Amino acid sequence: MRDEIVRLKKMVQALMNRAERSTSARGSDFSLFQTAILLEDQVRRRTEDLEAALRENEKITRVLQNTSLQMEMEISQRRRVQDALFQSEQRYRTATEAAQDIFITVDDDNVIVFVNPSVQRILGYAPSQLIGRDFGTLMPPHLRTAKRNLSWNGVQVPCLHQDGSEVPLEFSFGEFVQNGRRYFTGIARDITERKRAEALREGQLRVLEMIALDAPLEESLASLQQCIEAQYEGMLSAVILPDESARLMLYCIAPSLPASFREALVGCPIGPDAGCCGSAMYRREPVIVPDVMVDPLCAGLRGIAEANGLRACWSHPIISGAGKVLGAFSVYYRHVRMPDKPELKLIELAVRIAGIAIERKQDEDYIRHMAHHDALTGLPNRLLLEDRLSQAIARAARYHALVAVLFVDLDHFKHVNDSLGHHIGDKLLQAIGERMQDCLREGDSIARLGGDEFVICLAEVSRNRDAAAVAQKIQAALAESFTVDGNVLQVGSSIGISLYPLDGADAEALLRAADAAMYDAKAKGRGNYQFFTPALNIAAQQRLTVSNQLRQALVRGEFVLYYQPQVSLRSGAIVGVEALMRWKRCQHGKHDLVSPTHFIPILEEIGLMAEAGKWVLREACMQAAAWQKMGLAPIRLAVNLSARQFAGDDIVRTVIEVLDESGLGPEWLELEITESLMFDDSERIIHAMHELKRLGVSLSLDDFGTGYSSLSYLRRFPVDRVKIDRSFVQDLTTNAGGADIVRSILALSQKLGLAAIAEGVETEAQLGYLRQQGCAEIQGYLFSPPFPAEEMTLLLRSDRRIPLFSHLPLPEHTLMVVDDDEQVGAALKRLLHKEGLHVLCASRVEDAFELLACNSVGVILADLDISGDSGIDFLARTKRLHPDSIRILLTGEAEIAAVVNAINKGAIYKILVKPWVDQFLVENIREAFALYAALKEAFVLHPVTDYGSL
Ligand SMILES: Nc1nc2c(ncn2[C@@H]2O[C@H](COP(=O)(O)O[C@H]3[C@@H](O)[C@H](n4cnc5c(=O)[nH]c(N)nc54)O[C@@H]3COP(=O)(O)O)[C@@H](O)[C@H]2O)c(=O)[nH]1
Repeated sequence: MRDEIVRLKKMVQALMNRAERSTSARGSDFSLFQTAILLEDQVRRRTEDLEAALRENEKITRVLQNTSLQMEMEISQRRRVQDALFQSEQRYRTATEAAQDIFITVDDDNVIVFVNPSVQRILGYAPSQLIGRDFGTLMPPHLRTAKRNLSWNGVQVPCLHQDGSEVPLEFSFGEFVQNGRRYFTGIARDITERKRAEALREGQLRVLEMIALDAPLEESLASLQQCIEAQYEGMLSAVILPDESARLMLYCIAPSLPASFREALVGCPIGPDAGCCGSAMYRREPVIVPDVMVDPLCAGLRGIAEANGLRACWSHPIISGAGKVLGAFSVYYRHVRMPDKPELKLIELAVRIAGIAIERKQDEDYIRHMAHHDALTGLPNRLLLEDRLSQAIARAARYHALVAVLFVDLDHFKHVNDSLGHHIGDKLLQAIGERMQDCLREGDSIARLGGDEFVICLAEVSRNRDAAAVAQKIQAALAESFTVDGNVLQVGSSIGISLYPLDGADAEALLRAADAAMYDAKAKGRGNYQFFTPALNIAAQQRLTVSNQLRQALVRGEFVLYYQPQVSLRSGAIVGVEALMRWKRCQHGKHDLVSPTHFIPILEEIGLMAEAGKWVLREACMQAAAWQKMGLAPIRLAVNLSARQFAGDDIVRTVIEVLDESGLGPEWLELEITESLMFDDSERIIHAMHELKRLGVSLSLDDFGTGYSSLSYLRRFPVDRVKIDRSFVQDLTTNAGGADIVRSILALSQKLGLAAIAEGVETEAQLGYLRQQGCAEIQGYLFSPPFPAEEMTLLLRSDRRIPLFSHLPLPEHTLMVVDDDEQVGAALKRLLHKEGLHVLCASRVEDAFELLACNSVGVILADLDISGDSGIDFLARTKRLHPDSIRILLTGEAEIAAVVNAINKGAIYKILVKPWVDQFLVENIREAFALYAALKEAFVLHPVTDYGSL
């Protein structure tokens, strides 16, 4: 159009130009001009029209352009949408075709309009078989309804497989409207696995709950098997438990297996080739037999398996956390089969749970057993005994019968533990338990209450004589020696007897009464039995009262310390004190002083000894430091330590604290420990002892010689001093045995470089003898009894000393005459005095020993008859007490055999006859002294040490 206008304009212009040219050439051509004007007008109008048209055209073109642009945009958008739709459809199709779940679309008449191919895998139908059919086709009959609103979200429905089986599906639908119609489209997921896993989890929880609630093992295992079997069609299972020796199958828990098969398994061997289950337990690894009919391993059970239609068997051992084979979990199928992976996993789970159940049961059985039995002997404990006793009482009450309770306590059993160690003691207790059990009848019970205490309950006794007869039988059986690890041991026993209904109406009362009777038996010298009497109740009550009082005593500060001096026989001065505990008991408004022998065992029994011991240590160290501060010469402080202080407490820390607190130098503290301590946990004790020594504290071994002291432990334990027990010191001057021990201890301590102190020295004779034997220190009533701190302070201040022996004549010049005829003594005294000898005379044997202990005597002259005593016996005893002495028998007549015997035993050096010839007698006496001097010299040069067995 624009081009047209331009063309018209050009045409008009050309006309105008021609008109102008013609005008100029010919003057004027009006018509032409007019034509031109017209034309111009025309052209103008036309141009205007054209311009208007052009404008219109442009407008239209613009509109058209816009429209086409819009259309292009719309087209490309639609194309994009179509592409997207196509892709989405493609995706949807691919997704639905590849999906594991069922994709399904149903119209609002419940007609299936679409379903993906998964439906075939899940429900057995091809999609074409379902499209167009009612949705209810998939439902089991009871869930079919005419029409349903399928706004389902996570609804689980047991749908029907084409083969009629049920498949649990979970549906979730969405709704949409198309062409005015409502559709439901959604997913149906096969939740068979989930359901199975849920069932397994629930089953597992149920079994674990049963285990936790102590359900019988068989029930827990059966429930486990039921849960496992539910996971796989056709699976059957069994749990097999071995016997104690793990050689035979003892139980078969398999509710779903035929009884005949179960029974056939019981008693089958466990071994390398013993069928599937037996070899799995033996080899401790799973054994898989896909076909029992061909596997040689199952040859033994093939017949019974075939008879019961079992074909495959896989067995897994059940092994405890500690590695013990607890049983086997076996799976059976009625067809040849190998397990798949999930199945193996399932069996592993079953094995684990079965293991928990069995182990728990065994633990429980063990705990139950332990709760009712003594761990060492396996005998019933107090709890079970009380139960049995109560039953026996109930029976006896019905039939008006008697029940007897025998409380058996072994005499001095502690010595066995102390001397030979706990392992021997333990074995001995076991043997004792067995031996006593052999003495009893069926229906009687024996229990160990702990330590060396046993109780026997005789359920059927008609007279108390029957109980006495059993007590005698027990004592006789125990009196026979026991051999434990090569040690021949003898055991005595004290037995207390109580009877129902005479001594108590219930188990507790009867036990209490028998216990009291046992204490009575002990008090009456041990090794006997005693019946309960009401008076004994009082004693038992007293023991209980004392225990309660002692608990109060610590709190109320009723304990006090006494101190007993320890004296040097070299200087005569006090070189130490031993702190000894006393209990200032307040009873009925009065105070009495109780000896530690009465309350220390009770303190130990009630567990207060460690606390009390700590108090003693602190109090004694404070006192010793106070004495030093008063300006008294520092002396050693000996403090007794009980075994409990070593056992439970950190004794080293306590000692450091106490020394620190009191300011006492460690070199002044000596801790006294008893031999028995050394047998308990000795390595730990030796370590503590070394620690104490490192602190600078010294150690002494108390009551030395009373246990089964041996050289080896004296060497192992870092002690500085041995304390000779007062039982040896007591009859030292007259008892050859005690004297032997004292001499051996002194020689031994000298040899080992240990100091020695004798305790319980009460007489001059004991002191003299100890001095003669080279004992360096003594402690005893002879010098001083224990005193409270104030009196001990006075004694220390007084500087009292024991007289020294230096004033006494030497043994080389001392002779003793023992003759009940005092004239004989006097005559000899006169005769020998002239020879420069110091002559002692005694008319009685006891006086002779006393003199011998207090004096050093070289030669002894004894009459054959001394106040009814035999001179030969006297000299024989003297030989053991004073072996260095030269012993001569003075006799008028002698029975030759006795004299020969005495000479042969070395008791007599010579026999001199009465009446004697002075010169002859003097010569013989001189000879005897010469021999004494020669022997003494020889002994000094070549000491003979025979420690014997201490
Ligand atoms: N663990 C602790 N044991 C302690 C403590 N205090 C004392 N004991 C021990 O108790 C036992 C009896 O002690 P006790 O009645 O004090 O007897 C001591 C002395 O009094 C007594 N003794 C001393 N001299 C003589 C004597 O000449 N004759 C005689 N018949 N007895 C005498 O000996 C006991 C000293 O014993 P020991 O300690 O063995 O040296 C006794 O075993 C004490 O050890 C304590 O605090 N803790």
